[in-house]
Amino acid sequence: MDGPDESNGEAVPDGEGTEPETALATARRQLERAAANVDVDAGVITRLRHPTKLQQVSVPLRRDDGSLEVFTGYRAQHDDVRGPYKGGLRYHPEVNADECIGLSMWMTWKCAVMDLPFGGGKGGIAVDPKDLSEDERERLTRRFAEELRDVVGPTQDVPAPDMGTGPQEMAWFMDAYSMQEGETTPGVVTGKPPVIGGSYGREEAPGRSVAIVTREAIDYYDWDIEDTTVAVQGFGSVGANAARLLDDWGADVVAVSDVDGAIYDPDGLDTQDVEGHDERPGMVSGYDAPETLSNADLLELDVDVLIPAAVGEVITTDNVDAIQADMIVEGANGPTTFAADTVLGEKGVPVIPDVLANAGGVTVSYFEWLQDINRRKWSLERVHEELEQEMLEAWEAVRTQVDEQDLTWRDAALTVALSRIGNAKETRGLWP
Ligand SMILES: NC(=O)C1=CN([C@@H]2O[C@H](COP(=O)(O)OP(=O)(O)OC[C@H]3O[C@@H](n4cnc5c(N)ncnc54)[C@H](OP(=O)(O)O)[C@@H]3O)[C@@H](O)[C@H]2O)C=CC1
Ligand SMILES: O=C(O)CCC(=O)C(=O)O
Repeated sequence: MDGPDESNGEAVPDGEGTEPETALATARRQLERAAANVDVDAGVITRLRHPTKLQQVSVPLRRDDGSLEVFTGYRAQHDDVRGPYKGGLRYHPEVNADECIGLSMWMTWKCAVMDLPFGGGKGGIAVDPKDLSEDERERLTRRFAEELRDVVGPTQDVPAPDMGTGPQEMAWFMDAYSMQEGETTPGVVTGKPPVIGGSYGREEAPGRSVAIVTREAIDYYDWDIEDTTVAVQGFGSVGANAARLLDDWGADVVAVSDVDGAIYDPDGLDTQDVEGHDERPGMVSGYDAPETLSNADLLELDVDVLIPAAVGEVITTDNVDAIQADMIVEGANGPTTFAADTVLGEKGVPVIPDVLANAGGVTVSYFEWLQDINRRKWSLERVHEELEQEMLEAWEAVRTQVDEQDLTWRDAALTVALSRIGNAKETRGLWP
């Protein structure tokens, strides 16, 4: 069904202090703040507060014990003026319509910051994948693909992995969609295993871009990476890859975490030795490290760079005053609420936003989509080179706005995105 009024409408209040710190509320307030810096028609900004479409589906699952359970799935399609909707599918108990809409708005900005020919989408199922067997995950994913068949497609909406999903889910999704279409359609999703049209380097790409952007920011502020301490919350696709690359490049990664807690070594952890979420979920907190901490304590460590790379809304008004990091690089989507972001801005703590920092994922997804529709395969070296190039170009576009307009990194990134989106709408003549 199409979206309920409370999601497509104005249910999110704008009043200071009374607003829930949800992904949608945060995305809308970020949009309004950034809109003041760009010469874009006010009607376009009003339109961008809402998704084009919200699909909600029931996903029945026959459990291994024979019982039937029905889960709720969503796909929010925010804006496609620059190209097909693009964005991940998340399996997490807290997935809901508003979260998907907020995340899909960030995908629109992310694709525009990277100048990719895509718009923004996001979806998922409200389920804890750890409660499912592999067979159950396969049946759930195949059924989800069947339910979404009319709204996805290589030129319409191209899903990808997000939290709780990975290459295997994308493989099942692609297979189920292809069976319905009667032809193998690798371009319907990205983040697949390379053997069926996935791109080399996609899995580590968001973590790689987090590391590249952190390296550029360290350079921008005239720090030395060899003297930089880093704490990373979440050790999955994004967190583990970012931590290991920064470790390789000389930084001291002193703390990493999984859902159960953090490990800490003030002299720097050997991040290659710590098993990540994909290798063995839940193993980080079981690692033999000098000290253990809670996830809350990790966020408040006195480090140079804090990289929240797990769930959203972890830096809030409740803990922002206790944050000691000199810089925050957002590996997760939406880890900082609007109110906390404002406090950090007032304190002069740079926050390198998600829509730039973790954009390596969707950028290599774009490379994968190009490889699929052209039936070509790129080498890992080529993927790394082109990703580095794309990240440096996006960094430069955002940095220019920071320096020329004296903006925060987030406002600068959104300014770049909104001018490109506004321009595209004006040029196409698609007025709201
Ligand atoms: N995958 C992708 O392509 C991209 C993902 N992102 C964003 O990055 C973030 C992480 O995604 P991804 O790395 O894919 O996810 P994964 O599922 O691969 O890993 C998530 C990690 O976070 C930990 N975690 C889960 N819940 C919590 C919690 N409440 N507190 C602390 N740690 C927790 C998990 O621990 P455990 O192992 O114990 O479960 C795991 O280490 C999300 O915000 C996602 O939207 C952004 C761009 C691209
Ligand atoms: O690779 C993609 O298409 C999207 C990845 C994603 O969901 C994200 O960047 O948040």
